[in-house]
Amino acid sequence: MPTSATPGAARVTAPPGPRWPWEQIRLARLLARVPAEGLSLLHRRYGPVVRFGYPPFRYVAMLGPEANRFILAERLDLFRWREAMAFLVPVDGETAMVVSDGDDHRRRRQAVQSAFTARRIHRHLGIMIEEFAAELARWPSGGTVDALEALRRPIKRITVRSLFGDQLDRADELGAALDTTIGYVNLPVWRQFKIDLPGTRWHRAKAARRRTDLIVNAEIARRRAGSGRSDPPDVLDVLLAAVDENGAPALSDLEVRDQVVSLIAASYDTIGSAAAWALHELIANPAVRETARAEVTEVVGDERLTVEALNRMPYLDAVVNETLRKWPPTSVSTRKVTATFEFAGVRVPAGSMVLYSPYVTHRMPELWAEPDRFRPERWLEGKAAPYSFVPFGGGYRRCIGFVFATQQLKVLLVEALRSVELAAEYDTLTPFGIPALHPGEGLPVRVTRPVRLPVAG
Ligand code: HEM
Repeated sequence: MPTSATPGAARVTAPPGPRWPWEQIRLARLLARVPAEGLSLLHRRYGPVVRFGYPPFRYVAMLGPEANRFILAERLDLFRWREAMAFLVPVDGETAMVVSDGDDHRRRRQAVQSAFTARRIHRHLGIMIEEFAAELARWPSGGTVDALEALRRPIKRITVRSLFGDQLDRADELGAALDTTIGYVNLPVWRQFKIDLPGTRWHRAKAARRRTDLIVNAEIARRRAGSGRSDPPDVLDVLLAAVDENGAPALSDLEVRDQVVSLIAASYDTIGSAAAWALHELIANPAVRETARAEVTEVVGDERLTVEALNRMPYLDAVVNETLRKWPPTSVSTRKVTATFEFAGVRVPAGSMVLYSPYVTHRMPELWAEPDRFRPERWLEGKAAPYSFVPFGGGYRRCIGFVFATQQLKVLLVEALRSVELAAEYDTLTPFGIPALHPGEGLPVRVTRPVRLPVAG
């Protein structure tokens, strides 16, 4: 008996969607280039539930705030992550939280959550300031940089140092190994051939994951032996110290390793993409840029940034929110359906692969006035309607790294606004990519005027 989300619905149908092969081919092309735009098109044409594709790439998209609420909060019992996120296993490992369900997921999430409280994240502020300020100081005055590419370096180092300890040589080594594996899972699924021969991407990805494991395992052994603890404690310290209700270690060493690696992997591309979109919008909207700069000048001026100062910048918060609204890096995510259900008068069969989309929701004109306009002021005028702003998902499985991510974005913007002036070296940007939506050709910018040098340590 299917469970129903629309009691008393008059007629239950199969999900609508493009029927003819040529429609599917045109759609597949668009989805391959700009998946989020493809889904927006489907939403406009077919409504909140749409079926598209051919097996094994057949999906049901559930779009809009009601669908988000259903998937993220109301009916967690109908969906599994493991099968939907299996493509992440080569990077994240078999026991990573993001590929777990049920009791295993609950136990792993509980252990990791204690490392990601706002209080603990605030203690990594010094690392964030140091890395971003150093990177911006490196940008040549009068020269051109690809900001998307350039910002990957400090973000990677901040993430590895905060999560894994302040060992810079290891941070770079770990970062390089992870890049190779992440590069593999970022390929479109239909290009992820698992041919294990020397020279293939899969072979290189597996070798890189083994290198990552060696580095992390060695560090776990060192910490277990009582040396190498960080001050403040990094995420690895917290995970190793986590205990269950009987006082036994909450996670095995293998689970600790998979959580650390998967958390690092979850950070890179998402924060990097959001950072690039934020800089793009500041370049494209001089009035926004100057309002943000005025707030930074008033609250911190030339002083070293503090958490207290960050908390007194509502306009900067609005810029970050507006960036994540217009350009949610996780533009789309998936679930596997465990039991047939009905939603909005449509029957979705067990076994389907369902998609929900922050991007489509964030661009709905009925939820957001002038959705394509970048207007941080909307965040100062009122709150978003429930489940209409979901850049970090929602409900019990909301992104665990959202404070870590937003704090990094704010630190970057403060340091950028007070140390450099940027101009676009591009005409238009094409949003591209899954898992992280980023400017497809990078973000080439001219560094036109150093406002002043960043504040030292
Ligand atoms: C701007 C940056 C980020 C964005 C936009 C983002 C977005 C998301 C979204 C949308 C989800 C839910 C996916 C779903 O419902 O299918 C998620 C989950 C998750 N994110 Fe993030 N994320 C970001 C940064 C981070 C960072 C920095 C970390 C870790 C350090 C992280 C770790 C995770 C984990 C572990 C989950 C799975 C949670 C669970 O399974 O319970 N994310 N993220």
